[in-house]
Amino acid sequence: MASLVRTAFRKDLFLGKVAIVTGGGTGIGRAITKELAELGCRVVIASRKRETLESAAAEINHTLSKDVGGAALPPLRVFPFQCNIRSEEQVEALMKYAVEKHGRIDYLVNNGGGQFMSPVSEISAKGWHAVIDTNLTGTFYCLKHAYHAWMKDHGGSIVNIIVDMVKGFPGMAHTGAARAGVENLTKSMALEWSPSKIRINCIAPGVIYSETAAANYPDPETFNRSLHIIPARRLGCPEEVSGAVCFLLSPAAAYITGCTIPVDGGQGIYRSPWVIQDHEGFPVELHSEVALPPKGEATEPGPSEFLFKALAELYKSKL
Ligand SMILES: CCC/C=C/C(=O)SCCNC(=O)CCNC(=O)[C@H](O)C(C)(C)COP(=O)([O-])OP(=O)([O-])OC[C@H]1O[C@@H](n2cnc3c(N)ncnc32)[C@H](O)[C@@H]1OP(=O)([O-])[O-]
Ligand SMILES: NC(=O)C1=CN([C@@H]2O[C@H](COP(=O)(O)OP(=O)(O)OC[C@H]3O[C@@H](n4cnc5c(N)ncnc54)[C@H](OP(=O)(O)O)[C@@H]3O)[C@@H](O)[C@H]2O)C=CC1
Repeated sequence: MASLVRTAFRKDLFLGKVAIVTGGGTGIGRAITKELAELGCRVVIASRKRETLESAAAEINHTLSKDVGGAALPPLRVFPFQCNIRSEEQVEALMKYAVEKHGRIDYLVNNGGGQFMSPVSEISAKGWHAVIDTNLTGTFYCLKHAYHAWMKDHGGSIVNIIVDMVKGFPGMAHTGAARAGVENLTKSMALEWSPSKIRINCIAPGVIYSETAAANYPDPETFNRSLHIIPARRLGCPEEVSGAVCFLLSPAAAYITGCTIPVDGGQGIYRSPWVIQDHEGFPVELHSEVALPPKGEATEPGPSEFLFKALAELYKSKL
């Protein structure tokens, strides 16, 4: 059977290499795992749910190409390993497994993570710690132990999956804070680990639909509600993140380290999803004696073509 995995890359790009993908059994991580394995890589997928990992590994192994350019490929290229990245002990065991069973760790993709929606004022201490421990501390454990287990002496390439938190991340502030921490950690690691020939970068996905990602939110329309803030006017798919990850891991990105690539259909340079209701405005304080500019209504603007049409008509009427 021909492979069902689509890729823009040369089929033997990662032949002989070994990758670890956390959260590699679902959504974005699963697409990354599939593409890496299709390109010849052996991939250890690691997360909490053993059954999910095992069935993902079996399904992916079944769909991969069996040979490249006539040369047979190992039929099994995806391997499950149960690991909660919040546990340093379990992360250390993951890295040890990868080196002992697969001989090396060329690539690490810190993809496993997540959060829940809540205004910051309502986040409990336990919920805050769960999100920080998963996304920031869990990533730190993976980085540190991949370094000691293999990359310190042999080099490697790392991609951290974060979120588009450049304008803050209201509604999921805990994850915004954790991922901003990961982005900064990435820059520090890029500098500290450059002598070990380690490159490390981030990918910031926009709104990427998968059934498993959507299942984390009680409202099934959560993802579609973001369409108005995405210039591409469609949601992204996990495979579109995977292509960017493969590029960053590959020799084509040999001179790229410490950077973040958004994969977001332009969302990051466009509008914030956060709507601020009209309100009485900030207190004036120091300048209370100064007359404030007249206050209009804070309406949401319509599409810019209407604005330009209205401006053109106004201009014409004044000629
Ligand atoms: C929308 C487009 C953008 C998409 C972005 C994506 O990332 S999509 C991909 C999205 N994919 C994912 O997000 C996948 C991974 N996500 C997760 O595993 C969870 O979101 C986690 C990170 C909170 C860990 O959870 P866990 O169960 O392992 O942790 P735990 O049992 O230790 O408890 C933690 C504490 O957190 C609190 N709390 C938890 N939920 C809620 C809530 N809904 N409400 C309020 N609070 C909540 C609560 O305090 C709870 O303690 P309690 O009160 O129960 O004693
Ligand atoms: N989908 C989107 O729009 C966006 C997603 N992202 C990020 O991309 C990454 C992948 O998300 P996505 O594929 O969309 O959603 P999923 O919910 O499908 O993936 C989350 C993955 O993380 C794993 N995971 C969660 N907690 C842990 C943990 N403590 N230890 C190990 N693994 C863990 C889960 O596996 P298990 O349950 O087995 O542990 C699961 O495989 C996440 O970090 C997410 O926040 C960022 C921006 C946007």
